[in-house]
Amino acid sequence: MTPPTRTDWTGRVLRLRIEGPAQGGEFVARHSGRVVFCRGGITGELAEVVIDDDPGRAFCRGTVTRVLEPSPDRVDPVCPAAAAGAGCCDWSHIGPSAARVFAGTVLADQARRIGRIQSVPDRLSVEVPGGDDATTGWRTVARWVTGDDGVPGVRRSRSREVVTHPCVQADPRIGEAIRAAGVGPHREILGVLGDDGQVHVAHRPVTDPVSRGRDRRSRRGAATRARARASRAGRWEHVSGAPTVSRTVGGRTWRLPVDAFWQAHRSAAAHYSDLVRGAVSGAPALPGDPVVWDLYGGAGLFSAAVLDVVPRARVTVVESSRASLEAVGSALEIGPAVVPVASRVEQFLERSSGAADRGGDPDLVILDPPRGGAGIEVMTALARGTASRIIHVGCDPASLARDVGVLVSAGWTPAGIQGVAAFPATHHVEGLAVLDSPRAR
Ligand SMILES: C[S@@+](CC[C@H](N)C(=O)[O-])C[C@H]1O[C@@H](n2cnc3c(N)ncnc32)[C@H](O)[C@@H]1O
Repeated sequence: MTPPTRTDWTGRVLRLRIEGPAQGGEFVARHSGRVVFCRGGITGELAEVVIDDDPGRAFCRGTVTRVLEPSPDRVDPVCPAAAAGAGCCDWSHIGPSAARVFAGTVLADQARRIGRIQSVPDRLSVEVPGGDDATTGWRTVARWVTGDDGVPGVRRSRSREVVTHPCVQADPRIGEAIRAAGVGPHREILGVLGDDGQVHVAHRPVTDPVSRGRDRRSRRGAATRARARASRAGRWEHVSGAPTVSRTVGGRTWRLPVDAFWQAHRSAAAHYSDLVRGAVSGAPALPGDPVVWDLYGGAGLFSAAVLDVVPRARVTVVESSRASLEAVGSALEIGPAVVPVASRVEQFLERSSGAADRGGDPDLVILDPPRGGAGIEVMTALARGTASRIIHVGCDPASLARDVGVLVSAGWTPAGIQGVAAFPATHHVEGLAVLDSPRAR
């Protein structure tokens, strides 16, 4: 018997009417009963799309190469690196207010379909952090690379090739300092701007070699590959700026190693702290001395926000990076009120069943996991053990929705969900979801 031929539209140019935004930044279109995920389109446009990735299933992927009927929301791309094919500013062609509407639509769609929150409107509100609506120069943490020629730049979309056109996300002082550092070929470079105006540059060998070829490996394996790379990576060689980076929020100053996590947008840390303070104040039936877990807590940014609202709280900061955890004590007094725990959250929860050592199960949990979210097992444990409120900060609408869905299925009540435009000119959006325990009713 002849095997059925696989559909493969690769290389075909289709004329398509672009529909709504999809999770991941592409826009949906349809052709001959198949979905085409289009990069570089905007809702309502008629465009020519070249198909460049066809797995042969009910969908394929393409890139807009010519716009026949442009959207009024289309703008000249602000980013030369994006125009040259870099993967970062993938919504650089969309006006900022329209981009926030699209991000809010994706957030709402994921919250409804995956998060099982039926009450969400068609689009959730996405606010600019701290009223700071700059589309360029907002990034205070930049990771660049060099190729054979030693010229620093950012990676091409879905490739390990280097684009050396200027990246407009980073504060220009970071680019200047990186170029001045002249780190040589095949380096991974970290440029960080502290709140005191000092720029810190560190570098190490690239562990994922830069090549001319397209990288067609699946996104699903990206987190695993990133972890493997991190474990292979050498130590950062610090070449400019003081050894620690200064960050100030709400009157407290943190001193962090250059590779410790901090929110990349210059106004994000303060803005999220405000949101967390608001969510802590509204937590139902919260005792005056609550047990609080700040999971994936970094250097304790949100622990500080909790203590501002509930000074007698007993906070445990759980964080896997020792570099971040060591910085907790630079801003908060370590003692009975603040206990840093160096652990992966999964292992902390295994050890903490009952949690007698930390005053019992938590009243309040704040979690801010990396892009992949906390996962079903972590969320199931938190749903079971948390008495009052869970505040989930997540930078991927789908994984945030999956995590929230675990709580909703366990009878938790959504008290609010909103977005923050913390990654301008990209499809990325930070979401903050607040849910209340059935035990607190
Ligand atoms: C998005 S950051 C949030 C940090 C902090 N909440 C802040 O705003 O500064 C996520 C943090 O989780 C840490 N992390 C990643 N996976 C982890 C895990 N499985 N367990 C504990 N911490 C983890 C990372 O090192 C990183 O500091």
